[in-house]
Amino acid sequence: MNDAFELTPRDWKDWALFLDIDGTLLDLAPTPDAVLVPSTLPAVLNGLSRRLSGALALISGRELAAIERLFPEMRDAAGAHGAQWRLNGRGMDGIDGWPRSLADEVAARAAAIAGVLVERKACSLSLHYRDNLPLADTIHALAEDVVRRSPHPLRLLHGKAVVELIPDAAGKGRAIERFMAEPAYRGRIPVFVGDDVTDEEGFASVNRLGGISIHVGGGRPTAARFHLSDPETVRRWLARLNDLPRGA
Ligand SMILES: O=P(O)(O)OC[C@H]1O[C@H](O[C@H]2O[C@H](CO)[C@@H](O)[C@H](O)[C@H]2O)[C@H](O)[C@@H](O)[C@@H]1O
Ligand SMILES: [Mg+2]
Repeated sequence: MNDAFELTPRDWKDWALFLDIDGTLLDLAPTPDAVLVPSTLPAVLNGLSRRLSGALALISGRELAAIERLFPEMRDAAGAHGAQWRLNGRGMDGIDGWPRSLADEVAARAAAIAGVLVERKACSLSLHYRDNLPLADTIHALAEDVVRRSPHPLRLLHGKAVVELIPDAAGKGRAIERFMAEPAYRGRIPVFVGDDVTDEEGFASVNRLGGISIHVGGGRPTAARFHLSDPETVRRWLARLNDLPRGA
């Protein structure tokens, strides 16, 4: 796969940049709350957003409230794998149909299993088992049971030591496509950087749109056409782009 580090927009009007958070911008940590935002990263993201005239969005499995806590100055984001939206600092319509009472039930059942961390979100749910990796099958079966019984269509995503329940209509590919229809993004080349299996829909979308898909890490098949080795390299690449002359 091609190294993405030397990729540079010919003109700042060319690119729309979509960035995953965990495992891409930020190093993975033992728990969701333990991640650290490197001190120089917010200024780099703000600088790039300005250069791109606002065509930069965070596309994360985290809910919007958590994204805002980590990156308060970022104005565009899709949270919960696209089930939530924020454009130009304002919330937009999300996706309806989150079975709150079923989510309460699965959260209670999972919380009773030693080594599982339940992350409740506005319209999705993550069951983390980083502390007890052999629990993967048990957690998967629990989540499948909820999907079967849900009055609203749901689906499961298998991320890094996590099973996530999201509304069926959500997904990072659709999130990117929705941004690409907005005036600040329209007509640009979508560039999506992500690390996980849950980012594959995003890679497929940008490939379809003639964009640039960049996988962070390695060790598994991916639809991405470019590669960066780890979040530290992603941050160095973004800093390099941000240091380019404004007229690049
Ligand atoms: O789409 P992303 O921005 O990559 O978010 C995916 C999930 O990331 C978080 O969980 C993952 O990162 C944690 C912190 O490093 C780690 O402890 C956990 O094992 C990972 O699965 C986040 O907590 C989830 O809500 C996101 O959906
Ligand atoms: Mg990620």
